[in-house]
Amino acid sequence: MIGLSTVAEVRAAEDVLLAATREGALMQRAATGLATVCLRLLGRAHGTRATLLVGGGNNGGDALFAGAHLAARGARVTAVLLDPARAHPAGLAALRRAGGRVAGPDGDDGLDRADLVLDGIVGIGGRGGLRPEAARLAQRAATGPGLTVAVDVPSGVDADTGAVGGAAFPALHTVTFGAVKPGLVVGEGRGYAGTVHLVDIGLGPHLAPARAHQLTDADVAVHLEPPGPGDDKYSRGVVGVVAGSAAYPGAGVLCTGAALRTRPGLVRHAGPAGDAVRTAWPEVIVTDGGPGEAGRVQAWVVGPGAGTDDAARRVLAEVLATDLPVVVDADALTLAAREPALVRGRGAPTVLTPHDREFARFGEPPGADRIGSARRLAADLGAVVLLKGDATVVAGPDGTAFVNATGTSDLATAGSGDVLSGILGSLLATGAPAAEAAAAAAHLHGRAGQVAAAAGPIVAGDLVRRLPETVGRVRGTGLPDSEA
Ligand SMILES: NC(=O)C1=CN([C@@H]2O[C@H](COP(=O)(O)OP(=O)(O)OC[C@H]3O[C@@H](n4cnc5c(N)ncnc54)[C@H](OP(=O)(O)O)[C@@H]3O)[C@@H](O)[C@H]2O)[C@@H](O)CC1
Ligand SMILES: [K+]
Repeated sequence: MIGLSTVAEVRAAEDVLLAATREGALMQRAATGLATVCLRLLGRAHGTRATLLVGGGNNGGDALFAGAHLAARGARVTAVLLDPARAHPAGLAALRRAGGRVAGPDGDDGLDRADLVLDGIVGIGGRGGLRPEAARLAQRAATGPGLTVAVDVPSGVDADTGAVGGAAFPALHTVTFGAVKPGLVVGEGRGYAGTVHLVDIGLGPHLAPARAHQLTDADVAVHLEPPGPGDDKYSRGVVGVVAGSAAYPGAGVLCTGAALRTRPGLVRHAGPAGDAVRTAWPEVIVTDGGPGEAGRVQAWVVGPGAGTDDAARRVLAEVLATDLPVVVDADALTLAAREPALVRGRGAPTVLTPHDREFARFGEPPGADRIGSARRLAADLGAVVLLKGDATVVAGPDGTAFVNATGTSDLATAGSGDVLSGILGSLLATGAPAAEAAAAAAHLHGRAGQVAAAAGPIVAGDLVRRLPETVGRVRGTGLPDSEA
């Protein structure tokens, strides 16, 4: 698992470490790591041109020292000082010693022909969107030829939430120090951070345990172990699905198919889409009656394509009245938002899987702080909330949170959510903790999207078809994790 640490957590750990190390040592570690990543990205230093955008804090200091490393290896480095009187003095001296130059107020900043632009405008000390002069330089960097690399955090991005209050630096890569900050991987910030590279500066032992995480393939593989010799079709958890209707039978087919393909054992289906499910998946045990007639299960999925009429409401209430884990998806979310008491009083885990509009039905839209919003709704309802998005967020009622790392825009296709809820039901039926099962389901769903999209445009059925191969990859060598 990759821990996501807030600014307060990073600052607290830094205070301890700063007191135990010689002055400037941490910045040297950060700048050396930064220069190393830049050299790897550029392929060489000699003959390249780099422009440093330097603010008046330590983030600018990092950029200046890294620029000095590059200049010492033959790069032509130009520093643009946004606050000349406060530019890091030792960093500035190091850059000058190594042959770097400083552009005056109206001088040539080199942005029009740079190979590399380092954003050291502001790091974790930033507040709000970029100020006008910084915004203008960030805009020029975005349209110029240079590879854009953010130092610690893309300037203008809130490191804790990913919120972008105005202009921000659009980085293709972000080199971050000590710990990955949530704002680099969630919300709008994810789009500004690009590929995240973590540089170890020795903060780890001093960091408080993170309250938000990203899962890796290895974390998810734990939930996807193949059956052992002692297993039978019941022993690893049976999932029940109430999805689809006469009008939308496909939701039932996709949801049961995804449950079956994730962890084959036994899947039961109840409700009016039975004929379509029987035809598509002869392996599924189907009843045309209600959930009570389906037989024993260890977890329910309810809602996809199920409608919001009285009958659908009765089915939802029946399933939520059990002492089993329940995934509440799609139409069932609309019903649950009307009657949150159905969810609030439960003893067993409930997982709600809203997209933004469904989330808003429970009160307010998620806004720019997606982790915070998901946590608030989870605590309010006593349920796990899986908030779908570019980077899906999962929050538990106790504040545990996960940000998915495998999302791809190829998943924005009809029926994709039905596949996710089927995967999730299958993992919940094993008895896995609900928040982690939800995060694992989002991870696997994203990987299935990546696997399927490698062959071209995808529809939701492709996700189901490619699930066995995806599970194999996640268990085995897998696709590369993010560099974080
Ligand atoms: N501590 C450590 O151990 C280590 C820290 N390290 C590094 O230090 C960084 C934190 O440094 P920091 O605390 O000096 O703050 P920093 O991010 O440079 O920002 C302050 C400056 O930004 C300005 N500014 C603010 N908002 C702005 C805006 N919207 N638009 C434009 N400007 C804005 C603000 O101006 P002011 O508000 O004061 O006028 C001030 O000049 C951290 O991210 C990491 O890179 C590494 O070396 C590893 C060791
Ligand atoms: K920055």
